[in-house]
Amino acid sequence: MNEPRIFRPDPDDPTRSQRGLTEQDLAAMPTVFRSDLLDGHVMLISGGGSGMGKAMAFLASRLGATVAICGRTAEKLDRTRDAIGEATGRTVHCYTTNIREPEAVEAMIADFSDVTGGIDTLVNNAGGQFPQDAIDFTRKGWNAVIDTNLNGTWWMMQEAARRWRSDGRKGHIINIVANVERGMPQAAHTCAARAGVIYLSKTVATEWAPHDIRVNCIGPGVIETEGFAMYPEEALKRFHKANPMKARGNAWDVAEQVMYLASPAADFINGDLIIIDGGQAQWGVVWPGGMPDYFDEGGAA
Ligand SMILES: CCCCCCC/C=C/C(=O)SCCNC(=O)CCNC(=O)[C@H](O)C(C)(C)COP(=O)(O)OP(=O)(O)OC[C@H]1O[C@@H](n2cnc3c(N)ncnc32)[C@H](O)[C@@H]1OP(=O)(O)O
Ligand SMILES: NC(=O)C1=CN([C@@H]2O[C@H](COP(=O)(O)OP(=O)(O)OC[C@H]3O[C@@H](n4cnc5c(N)ncnc54)[C@H](OP(=O)(O)O)[C@@H]3O)[C@@H](O)[C@H]2O)C=CC1
Repeated sequence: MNEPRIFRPDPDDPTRSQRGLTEQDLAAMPTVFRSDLLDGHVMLISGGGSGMGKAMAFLASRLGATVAICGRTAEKLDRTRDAIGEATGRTVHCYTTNIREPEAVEAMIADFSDVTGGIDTLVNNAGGQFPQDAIDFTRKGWNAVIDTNLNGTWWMMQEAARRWRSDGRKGHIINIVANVERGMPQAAHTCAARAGVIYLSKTVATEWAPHDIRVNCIGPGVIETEGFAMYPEEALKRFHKANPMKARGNAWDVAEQVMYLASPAADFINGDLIIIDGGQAQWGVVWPGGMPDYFDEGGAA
């Protein structure tokens, strides 16, 4: 048990071309959980066709859950479904759904609830942003990030909660956000959206408790996934230095936390934010564009 996890990216090789875990990795990664932990459990994962969402879909399926994944790109979803089917023999449901479209979200949640008898855990993982100085954001760019990360997550939360309320069924929401406590230069749009999700979650965790609905957030630090393709090489060379462990996390680190929250072991956790960042919140910062020139004055750079 004291062996370091495999696939922890090598800090001496921060620019390696492979980003994230392969399907072979996800099929074989060791897990601390017993193989029937989520038998009978129904989980909907947005953004499940790549990165962390894909790792969650693999692990939940390996632990016995019935899983649906959604995203905008059918090919990614189908590929993930096929790979999980091959690895586990389980059927993953795919929805080509843009979470920014509330009617599409409503239809997806109704369909998956009808097909399975009801969702137990909704994981709002879909999202993203692009690095840019806030002063240069276009209106369209700002709206794209807010609409995806804040509005899209909210449509999913509200629709799931409405369905649970009308079915008289308990439910659990896990929102994947980011580590935004100190802000993140070049990511003001996503920081605004993620802070919105965190405080939405804390608020409805109270409002919805009488319906037996719990709401929690996970704030990942730097987690190596396909999503890193968005960032320039120069930024990637620095990412692993943004925490005292000088390491990038991997998608399995987040997937296992999601499974823990979905399990009965976490039944009394509500309204919380769990940070998985190797200590970045204590010491370190992601600054994709590098330290601005004005830090040179006084030798701080
Ligand atoms: C930012 C630093 C944070 C560092 C954190 C480090 C660790 C975190 C890593 C991750 O989060 S990795 C996961 C990343 N994955 C993604 O981001 C993938 C999903 N992302 C997206 O789908 C998009 O980026 C989006 C922002 C959600 C937008 O989706 P949409 O499909 O609507 O956008 P577009 O049509 O492509 O663009 C709309 C609009 O946005 C502006 N814009 C887009 N990209 C850039 C860019 N690279 N630079 C500047 N502006 C950009 C632009 O105004 C676009 O309009 P048009 O110009 O295309 O008309
Ligand atoms: N990797 C990291 O270090 C960190 C990541 N995060 C966040 O964690 C989440 C997962 O990221 P990661 O796995 O790294 O990156 P990925 O880019 O691999 O995953 C993002 C997923 O979201 C889906 N998605 C994006 N927009 C929409 C939309 N409008 N509707 C439906 N699906 C959508 C994408 O699929 P498609 O494009 O096909 O729709 C994709 O599968 C994201 O929210 C990310 O911002 C937070 C902190 C750090």
